[in-house]
Amino acid sequence: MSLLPIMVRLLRTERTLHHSKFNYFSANMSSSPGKRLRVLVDMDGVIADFEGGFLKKFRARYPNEPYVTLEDRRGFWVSSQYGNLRNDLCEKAISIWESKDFFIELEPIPGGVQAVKEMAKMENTDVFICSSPIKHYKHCPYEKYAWIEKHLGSDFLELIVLTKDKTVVTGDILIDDKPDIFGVEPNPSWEHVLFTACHNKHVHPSLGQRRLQSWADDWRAILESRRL
Ligand SMILES: Cc1cn([C@H]2C[C@H](OP(=O)(O)O)[C@@H](CO)O2)c(=O)[nH]c1=O
Ligand SMILES: [Mg+2]
Repeated sequence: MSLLPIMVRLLRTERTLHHSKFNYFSANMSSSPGKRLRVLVDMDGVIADFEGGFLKKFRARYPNEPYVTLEDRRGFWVSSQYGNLRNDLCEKAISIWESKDFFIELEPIPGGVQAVKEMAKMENTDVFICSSPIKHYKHCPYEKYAWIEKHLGSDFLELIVLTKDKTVVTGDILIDDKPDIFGVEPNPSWEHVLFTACHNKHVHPSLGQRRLQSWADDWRAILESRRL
């Protein structure tokens, strides 16, 4: 068994502790009630229902093919699980999110839009939508912008960060449903709070990793804990 993932997690936990200590002292020294917070909110699987949208369109387009229920979803990549079911289903799965209107037609995840709007209105709080586009760029980036405008309003068009590598974006918190987020920056500034989704609910959190079970969960408490 490789020790590398364990060491990376230990380093991240140490970093989180270091940050909270640092923030505690700087908050005390300035006698301010808390520091300004930058929250990065992921899109698919956090505010837009990628998994539900995928399953609905896969079943409509391939009514005679086997599929994976949301209950049985395991692993972040949908195409991997479909490919394991039967080789050619991997390509069929990919054809769904590469199609026009896939991303724009995703339903909002319950409570997500409301929470993000509320967060953005909080004092001393900056919110950005931080999302990765797929490489097939014909529809996805445009539709991600259109989705944000449709559900969050045009003001939020200023607050979108599209990047394949979220480790290069600075922030205090990244709320994201992908369990492992790596990139060129080995020590991202944010704490990754894992948003629970059908594909990650059986995943054991890495050491010290916090979860947001849904938008009904206490996201305000998580934000405030990073402000100290
Ligand atoms: C292929 C694939 C993409 N996605 C999402 C994640 C990224 O969006 P986001 O970063 O907003 O969660 C986007 C491109 O990979 O599509 C999944 O959630 N599951 C998948 O299987
Ligand atoms: Mg996501």
